[in-house]
Amino acid sequence: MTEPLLRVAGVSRSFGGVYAVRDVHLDVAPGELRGVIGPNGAGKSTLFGLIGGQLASRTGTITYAGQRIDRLPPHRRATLGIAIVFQGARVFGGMTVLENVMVGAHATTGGGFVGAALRLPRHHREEREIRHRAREALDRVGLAGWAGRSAESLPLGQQRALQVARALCGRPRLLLLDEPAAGLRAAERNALAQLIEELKAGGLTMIKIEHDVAFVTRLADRVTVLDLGRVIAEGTPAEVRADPAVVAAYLGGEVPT
Ligand SMILES: Nc1ncnc2c1ncn2[C@@H]1O[C@H](COP(=O)(O)OP(=O)(O)OP(=O)(O)O)[C@@H](O)[C@H]1O
Repeated sequence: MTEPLLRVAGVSRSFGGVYAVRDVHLDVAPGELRGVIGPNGAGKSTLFGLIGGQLASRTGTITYAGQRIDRLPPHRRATLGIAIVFQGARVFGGMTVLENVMVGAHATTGGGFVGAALRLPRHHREEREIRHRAREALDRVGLAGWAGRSAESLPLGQQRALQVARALCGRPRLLLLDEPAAGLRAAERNALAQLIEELKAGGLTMIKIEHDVAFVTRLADRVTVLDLGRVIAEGTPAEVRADPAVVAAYLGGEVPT
């Protein structure tokens, strides 16, 4: 078997004595699109926070590209190539589409505010590079023609694509998507699904949280099911849908399709 790009091994996290994520194991292969599903409060977003570094794990290890990352701060993990599109993330108002994406790249390059304030040559070079990457990312998500528009004026589906572009600006190897299709209309969901398929075809490894089981199982190679912080099932979309534990977790009834 190929080395996983990401290995989560025995990771737990509790809040106020209650486990949000409990002894979770997860191996994601390079180029894989992994779906993560589970009822409300199952621990899905907490798991993303542990992988991205926004939350510290108290037990277990997280290895990415052969390197332990579970003690690294979020920006170091971002520099290594892990990007997250957070649940319900909003575009920055009062900025263009291009500027919104450039903000994403600033997170993964050096320089920063001091360089900007002193107008160092390095800063100018970096700014050019960031602009280049931002345009490239917009092109990848089909928003190249919208670069100069106000980000707020975009329809919700395109705002989501913009958030994906912001994440892509750092040229990640692993992209975490937390319910990217939430609140979108059918046509917008289809456009987003197509974008995700294109990213996958380009070799990007992704983990995607979804409430909508049909949406995630349509795209995912494998699906991990969480319930009350634990992994209760993992397999191909067809396998998890037929799994009695999964059916039971979804209100003891049919797995929503
Ligand atoms: N910062 C926090 N402080 C306290 N409790 C938290 C915190 N974050 C999450 N929790 C709790 O941890 C559990 C898991 O939450 P989490 O948001 O990870 O679930 P989820 O599967 O992403 O849910 P949803 O589908 O509703 O987004 C819940 O019981 C939640 O109340």
